[in-house]
Amino acid sequence: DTTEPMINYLDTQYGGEISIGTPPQNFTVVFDTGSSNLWVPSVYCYSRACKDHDRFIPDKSSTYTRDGRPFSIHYGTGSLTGIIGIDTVTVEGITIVNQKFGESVTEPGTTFLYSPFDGILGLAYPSIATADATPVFDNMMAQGLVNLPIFSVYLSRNPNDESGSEIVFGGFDSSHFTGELHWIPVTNKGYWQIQLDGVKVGGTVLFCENGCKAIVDTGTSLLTGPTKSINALQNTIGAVSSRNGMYSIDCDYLSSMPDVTFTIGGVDYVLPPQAYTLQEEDEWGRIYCSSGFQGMDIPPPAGPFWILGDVFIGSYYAVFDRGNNRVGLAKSI
Ligand SMILES: CCOC(=O)N[C@@H](CC(C)C)C(=O)N[C@@H](CC(C)C)C(=O)N[C@@H](CC1CCCCC1)[C@@H](O)[C@@H](O)CC(C)C
Repeated sequence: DTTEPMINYLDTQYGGEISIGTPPQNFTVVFDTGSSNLWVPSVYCYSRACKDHDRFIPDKSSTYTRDGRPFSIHYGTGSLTGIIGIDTVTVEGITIVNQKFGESVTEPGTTFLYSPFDGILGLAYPSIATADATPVFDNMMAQGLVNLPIFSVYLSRNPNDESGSEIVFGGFDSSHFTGELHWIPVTNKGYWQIQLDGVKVGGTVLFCENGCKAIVDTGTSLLTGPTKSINALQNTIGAVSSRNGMYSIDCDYLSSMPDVTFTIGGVDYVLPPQAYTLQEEDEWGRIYCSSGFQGMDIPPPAGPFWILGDVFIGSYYAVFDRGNNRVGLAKSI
C-alpha cells in the first residue's frame, strides 16, 4: 500500500500533493470523502481564487485529451463550474491513466480563495460524481494499482503543526490506532453513509434516540447535526453563541464539561471535551476555545443526516472499505 502525508491546515482542512499531466503539473488537493470528483484550477479561470492558486495548463501536457463536458459542483460551502479533461494523475507514486478531472473556469466567493489547497479530490462513491467522471479511487482499483480496495485516514489534531496526518491507499496504518477496528456497514453507497444508534451527553441519550443517518466526511471540518439537536447540545455542554455563527467555550471550563458519545453498531465512540473543542490563537497570542459542533440541515431525500467530520475522525482512525462497503473505526493514536 501507499502512504501519502497530508497537510493539516488549522485542524479544519486536510490535503496532499498530486500531479496531473506530462510533464507533471503539481497541485495540493483536499482529500474529501464527502464528494466524488477530482478538480483543480484551470489556466482559463480568472476568479480571484484561481489566480491565487496553481492552475492546470492543458497545452503543456502531452498526455492530455479534451473531454470538454461542462460541470458544476456545489459543496456545503463553496461551488465552482468548469469543463472535464482527461489526463494522467499521480498520487504519491501511484499513476492513474485516463483520469477524468475538472478544470475550473469559475470559482466564485471566498471558500477556495482562503483555502491553502488548489482543488479537491473526492473519495466517495461514483453515484454522486458529476459529469460521469469516474472517481480517482475507482480508477486505482480498476487499474490494479492498490492491493486492497480500501483507503484509510489518520488526522492529526494540532492547529500549530501541519505535519503528521496521512492517507493510505490500499491498506491501513496500524501504528495510528489502538485496539481493534470495528466495522460498520455502508447503508447507502453515495456518501460514506452509516447508521447512528444514538448520541449521548454525559452518558444519557439525548439525540438521535431512535437512530439516524450519518456520513463520515474528511472534507467537513467539524461534527455537524440537525440545527435543533445541535443548538440543544451546545446549551447542554455550556457553549455560548458568539461571532460568525460559532459557539465559544471557556477553555478553563473543559475539565468539567460532559463527554459526547456516538453509539454506532453497538459500540460507544466517546468524544471528551478536549476532542470536541477547537483551540485558536488570536493575533495577540490569546487562546480561544470554540465548539466543534455545528448545526447543518441537509434537506431530504438525502438528509437529514449527521456529518462525522474532522472533529470525529481526529479521534477515530477511519478505514474506508470499498470491497465490503463498510467503514472501519478504531481509537486513533
Ligand atoms: C467553522 C466551520 O467550518 C466549515 O464550515 N468548514 C468548511 C470547509 C472550509 C474549507 C470552508 C466545511 O466543513 N464545509 C463543509 C460543509 C459544512 C457546512 C458541513 C463542506 O462543504 N465540505 C465539502 C468539502 C469541502 C468543500 C470546501 C472546500 C474544502 C472541502 C464536502 O465534504 C461536503 O460538500 C459534503 C456535504 C455532505 C456537506
